Amino acid sequence: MQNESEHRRLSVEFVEWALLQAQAGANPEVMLGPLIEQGWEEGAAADALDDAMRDYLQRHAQDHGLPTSLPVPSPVRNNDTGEIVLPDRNVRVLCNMLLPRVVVFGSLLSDEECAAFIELARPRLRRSDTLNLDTGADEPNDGRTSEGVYLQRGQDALCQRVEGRIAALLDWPVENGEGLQILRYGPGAEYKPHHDYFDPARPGSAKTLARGGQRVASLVMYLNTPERGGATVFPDVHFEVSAIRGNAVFFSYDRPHPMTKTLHGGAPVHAGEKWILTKWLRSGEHH
Ligand SMILES: O=C(O)CCC(=O)C(=O)O
Ligand SMILES: [Fe+2]
Repeated sequence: MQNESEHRRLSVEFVEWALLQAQAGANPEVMLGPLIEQGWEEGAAADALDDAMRDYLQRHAQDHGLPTSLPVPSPVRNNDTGEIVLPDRNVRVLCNMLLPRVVVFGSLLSDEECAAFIELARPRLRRSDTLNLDTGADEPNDGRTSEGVYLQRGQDALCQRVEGRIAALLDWPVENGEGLQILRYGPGAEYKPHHDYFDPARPGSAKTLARGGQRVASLVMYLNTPERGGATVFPDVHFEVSAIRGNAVFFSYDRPHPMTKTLHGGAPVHAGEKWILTKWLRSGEHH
């Protein structure tokens, strides 16, 4: 016999209340508790809550002329495994947040892989550019004082291995990934808060959007542990992730809009240097 609760619907008031809880960073148990008390089966309640919140946000977006939601990689569910077993590595889940959608991974890269990426980049570093969304040109930006190098997707065995691992971790096709980027921040360098998606309303976005669609997620992997500073910060929610060698922060944005609360930056390095490897994921095949 089917569980009767699978056919029940959540009231609009309950969904609005649940959204407020999610925005305040509440643990999903806070939302599920009252439903379970009313006799809902836990899995059915979690699914109903997910669906209702997604519907509510989609309707809210349409009513307010916001961009519609795109599918995004979704590496873990709430309160799921603390260790994801991939074909070539076990990766830890250290932290998992719904809004903004952020997951912190432990031990995604080995120390040897981190060192190899740094050695690959060191002789080829150039002052980082940023895409100017008004003109479509890549140019230096005062808010981004790092140096970096872009790698081609699949350019060598190391890139292929790590790209395959990321695709397995995120369940997102390798072809939808941009080439990896390595960045080095020296003492005092930073990347001021920004969004990684391309604002579709700006003229400079069209060219890059035509090559793989919108960016829908970012994975920032730490190649070393700075002596002090260099955290990845999410100012909308006063949250920061420490840069620790081998760990990574994932965040997704299902529409190119600040409502995703994915404003983020690389805070200034106070002592030592900071090296990261970034993978941006597109909605379509990137070429
Ligand atoms: O340096 C960081 O922690 C963030 C880097 C970043 O935002 C990016 O590469 O887009
Ligand atoms: Fe970024």
